[in-house]
Order: sequence, then C-alpha cells, then structure tokens
Amino acid sequence: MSSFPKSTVLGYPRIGPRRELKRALESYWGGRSPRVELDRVGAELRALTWRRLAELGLEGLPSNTFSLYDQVLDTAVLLGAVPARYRDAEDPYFAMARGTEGLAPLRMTKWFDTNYHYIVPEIGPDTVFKLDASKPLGEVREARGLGHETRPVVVGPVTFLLLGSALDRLGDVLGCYEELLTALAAEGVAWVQFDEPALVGDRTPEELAAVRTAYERLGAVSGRPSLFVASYFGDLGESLPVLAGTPVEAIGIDLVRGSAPVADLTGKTVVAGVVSGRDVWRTSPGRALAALGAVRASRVVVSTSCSLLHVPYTIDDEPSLEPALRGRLAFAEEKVAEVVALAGADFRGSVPAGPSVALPGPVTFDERGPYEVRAAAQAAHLRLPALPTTTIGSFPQTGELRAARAAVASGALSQTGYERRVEEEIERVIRVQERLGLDVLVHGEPERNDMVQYFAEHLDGFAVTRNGWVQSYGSRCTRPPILHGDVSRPEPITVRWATYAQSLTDKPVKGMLTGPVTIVAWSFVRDDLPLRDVVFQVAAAVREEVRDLESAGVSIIQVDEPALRELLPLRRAAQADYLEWAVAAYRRATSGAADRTQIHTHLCYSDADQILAAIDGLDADVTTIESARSGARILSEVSSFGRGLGPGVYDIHSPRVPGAAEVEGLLRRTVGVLPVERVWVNPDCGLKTRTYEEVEASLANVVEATRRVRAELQA
Ligand code: MET
Ligand SMILES: [Zn+2]
Repeated sequence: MSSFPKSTVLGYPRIGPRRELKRALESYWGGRSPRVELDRVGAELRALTWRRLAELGLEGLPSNTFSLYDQVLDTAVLLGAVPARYRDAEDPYFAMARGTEGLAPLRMTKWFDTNYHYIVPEIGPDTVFKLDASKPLGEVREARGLGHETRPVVVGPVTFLLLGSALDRLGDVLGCYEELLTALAAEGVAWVQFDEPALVGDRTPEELAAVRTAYERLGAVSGRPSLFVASYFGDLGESLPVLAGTPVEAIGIDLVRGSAPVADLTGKTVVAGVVSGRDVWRTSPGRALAALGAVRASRVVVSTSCSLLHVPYTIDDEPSLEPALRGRLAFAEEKVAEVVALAGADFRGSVPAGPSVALPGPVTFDERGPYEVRAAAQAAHLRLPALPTTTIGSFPQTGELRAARAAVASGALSQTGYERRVEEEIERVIRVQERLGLDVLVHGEPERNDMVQYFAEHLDGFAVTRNGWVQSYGSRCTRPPILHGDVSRPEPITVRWATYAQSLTDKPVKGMLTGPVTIVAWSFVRDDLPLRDVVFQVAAAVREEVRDLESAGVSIIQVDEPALRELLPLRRAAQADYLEWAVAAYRRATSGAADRTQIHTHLCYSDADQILAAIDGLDADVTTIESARSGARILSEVSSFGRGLGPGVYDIHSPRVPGAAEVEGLLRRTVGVLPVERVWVNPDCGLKTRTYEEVEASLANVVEATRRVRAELQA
C-alpha cells in the first residue's frame, strides 16, 4: 500500500477562472457550438487545475472532481441509474439535468447546507445498476498523460443512496462499486476517494449498519486501491467508530466545522480538513496546528475541510478589494498554498484581526395584528380577485441590461444613462404584465445583478468581488459578497424603483427585498462573528427598507427567504436554536409593517418538511413556494398554514414552456387541497434566468389556466 500523500484538497472549482465552462455549456445547449468544443473546454480546465495544484506544491491531486453539470448526476450515470424515459433523448445526461421539449428534468435540490444544487438521483425498485466507469477512468488516464497521478473522487454508496432515498438498494449498488474498484486497480490507481458527507448527519442504526456493510464489502475487494472515505460539513459523530471499524485506510474529517475525534484512530490515516473549503478567510496557523496536533492516528495529512468548489479561484483576480480586507482573505489557490505550507510545517505568522463589531443584544420584534385583522384590512385595500396571479420578482435579465451594467462600471455609460435604461426596462416589464393580465405586478428587478449582491453593494459592512464566482447549479454561478464589518443601511435602496414602477400602473406593484437570513446565507460571513448577531444587524437594515417602502405607498412587500432551509444545521440537536433566531430575524425585518400592508415571503428548494413550523412562524401574509418541479409534494405539508399560499405552478428552472392544461392541472390539485380563498397563482421562482419568449408564453398559460379555474368557481 502506498501511503497517502501529505497534502491534498477534497475537490476544486471547475467552472473555470473566467467561467469558461459556463460559456461553453451555454453555447453547446444553444446549438451554437458542437459537442467536441464543450469537451475541449472541459479537458483544458482539468489540465489547468492539475497543473496549478501541482505548481502550488500540492502532493495528492484529485481527479473526477470535474463535472459538466453535477457530481451526483455523474455518479448516477456511473452506476447506470438513468431513468428509462431519458435513454432515447439526444443527450440523456443534459436531458436529466435540464429537461427537453417533452421531458421534465430530474429534481434538483441543495447539497447539504450549501448553496450548491445537485440533481436528485431517481432510483426505483426497477432501477438496474450497471457500471459505466468511463468518466473516472478517462480522467485518471488524461491526468497521467499530463504527468500527474491522481486520486479519483466518487460520491460514496451510502450518501448516493440516501440522496436518492433508496438505501434499500445498497446490495445492488455495491456490486458496481466493487467493479469500479477492480477497474481502477487495473488502471494502477493507488487511492480512491469516496465522498460520504451524509455521515455527518444524524444516522439511524440501520443507516450505520449500511455504512458498515458498504465499507466492509468494498474493503474485501481483492487487489483494490486504498480507500479514503471523506466526510465533511460537520462531525462524524456516531459514524466515526463504525467507519473506523471497517478496512478503509483513510478517513477525512472536517476539523473546521467539527472537532478533533476523541477516538484513537491508530491504524488509519486521517485526512485532516483544517483549511476551510466553505469560507474565504485565511486560516489561523495557531488554530490549524492545534487541530492537527489533537488527532491521534497512524498518519495525519493536511487537507481542506471539504471541496474547494464552494469558493472562488483566486484573490489575485480582485485587485480593487481594500488592502486591509484582502490581507484577511484566501480563495481556492490561496487555500491550497495554506494546505501545502501546513503540511511542510512552515506555516507561521498570524492573520490580521478584523475591525471590531458592535454586536446587538438579543433580538426583539413587535407583533403585527392577528392575521384575520390584517387579511381584512388588506382585502379592503387591495381588492384582488380570487386566485390572484403574480410572479416572484425578477424578469429576464437581458444581454442589453448586463451590457449596460458593465458599461456603467467601466465608465462608458453615465449613472443617469444607466438609470434611464433601468427605468425603460421597468416600463417594459410593467407593460408585459398588464398585457398578460397578471393581478399583482413586480418591477422586474432589472437593477439587480443578484438578489443578495445588490443589497450588499448598498449596505455598509459588505464588500463585493469582481470575479469571485461560485457555482450554484449547472452553468449558474453567483458572487457571494463578503460580510466583513458592522452592517448598516446608509440610505434607501429599492424605494425609487418600486415607486417608479407603481407610477406606471393602477395595478398593485409588490416591493421586493431579500430577507436577512438569505443575505447572510449567501454571503461569506466573517468567521469570527456569530451568525445570529450578524443576521440581526442585517435584519435591522431590511426593516428600515420595509418602513421606507411602506411610507412611499407600496402596499405589498415581499421579503424573500429562499435560503431559510439551507442554513438549517445538519444535526437535529442544533436545529431549534437556529430556527429560533432565523425566524426572529425575519420578524424583526417585517414586523414594522402596518396591518394593511401585505407581507409576502418566498422560498424555493426548501424541502419544507423539516422547517414547516418555522415557515409558519415567519407570519407572512402570503408565502410563495417552489412546488412545480418537486411534483407538488409540498402541498399537503403546507396546507395547515392559516395564511395565503402560492405553490408554484411553473417550473422556471427548465427552459420548457408548460401548457395551459398542465398548469391548470397543478392549480386544480392546489385548490383541491387548500381553501381557495388562500391560494395564489405564481411561478416557482424568479424569471431572471429565462428568456422573454419563454416567460411570456408560460405566463400567458398561467393566466389562462387561472381564468378557467376561476370561471368554474363562479359557476
Ligand atoms: N425575488 C427573487 C427573484 O424573483 C427571488 C428569487 S429566490 C431564489 O429572482
Ligand atoms: Zn426562488
């Protein structure tokens, strides 16, 4: 057995330092370039990554961390878990990821407590598993051709099956994993990494038994490579002794989120994740060395706490960040350098401290009037029809808008010129919605590059990056802002756009804000500040904005919290505390509104079952929620809410235009479960990633379907 290299990372960004993969994917999907071009870009990015990691001095290079869409989808393909209906598609892989004209895509949801989205494997009793190891083998060979020996990374069997709710198929899937090990051994691979982040959650005795079975069986494969099981995003807890009792040679432990194991791991290699893969802050040498020193094992090697997928490429691409802040930051490349330095034991010095922050005390919020009183006041004031139609906020972000934003940044367009462009776009969006016959309009968010970044740009205490892209799903990336100091709102942010939109129409226009929990969830928050204190500062700023919108005559205000579920701690023991402060922050932000002002909230991918009480606790007058893509699973769960509800009837994450009959079907299902007077009709989420063509056709069908159901209600 060859010993584990002394430094490694669990994975690396793959979208490209200049988002080359994004462009190549979108060009291929749009029919503007052939498949070979996409594959060429992929190969180039893989080569670039291996070369850079080797140049930085990293010893253990991973492979198969590249993906054209998602590593969980790659694992499904590796195991042959491709549902029959996709097999005849022109490109089954992307058909599963994005759908086709006649085929809805697979479900997509968030990867543990990150903002990365994976494709949920669809595994039924009839799924026939059959190994197709071409991708991991191909990457091993490709790297070798470039002079690098690599460690292929694959999602492990337990996590894969838990994500697909099919742990009962363990016996079948293990056959494929065994074959994979044999194939990798034949290729001369020394180590293979199985990612098992699911092991940091609460696991039942049956699930722990599955861990034992899986790694005992894989450990028994003769002539196999050495096995490295990587856990991340928290403590292994009760999974650790189970794993340690199996023949796996190395165990990856997240020492940033979790603590050093008390157990003696003599006989094993511990891949110690002491450099955070989840944030952009420099690693404190003292803390990292202490964590390394506390591990008792036969060999301890230095690593990141998880894949670096969740951070941008390099701080070198951010010349305009303030030097004092820059000195506290590390992106992927800088983190690799930290890993290498720690492994070489020449990691010294200290990280400069951030400015002191005035932490608020325990949060307080005022109660709004009882819902019945609010609902009556709002109904009298707004006079909406039954089944009011609305959208979630954003309308398509056109190329012209993005170009205008780039032009104003480079100085080629004046601020006034830019603002005029935004106003023109608002007018277009209002007219489109009037033409379509929607009831509650939005201004379309054309001034926002991103629902969090925009607010971060207008709040003190945040910095934004120019190139700090992080993959969110498929070709989509976001640039999470950096929350580095005291947060406050120097002046109103959205009021002028909302009031401009309202001035153009007699229909009510909703004001659009991002909630405090989502703002912190989608930012890189200073790692030395407690999230619950930071979130209340943000809530105070949002509260001021709600008040200003209301004073400016905006009667409906939506405060989005799509990330409420995302921050939920993976272990049940910590969940209640989180939900308490998260809900309190939201109510702090919204409870200053008068009873007559209708507060909406919006959630998507929320897997709401675990946070139902919290969503209810937000006390919003109307909650719009993702539902179309998850097959309206959510309906029965939210039906107990006593306030307005808009389960999505249009899946906006796919380019497909749903027909009126399809929307009508979803709507009928909704009114079959919920009292009709509480139902709202809306898409699953904002429309900014779609084209006007798709959006207008889809919304016309939404309005038509609503008209049909309404007509029947009146009859
Ligand atoms: N208001 C936002 C939008 O419409 C909500 C998005 S939730 C991810 O884009
Ligand atoms: Zn959404």
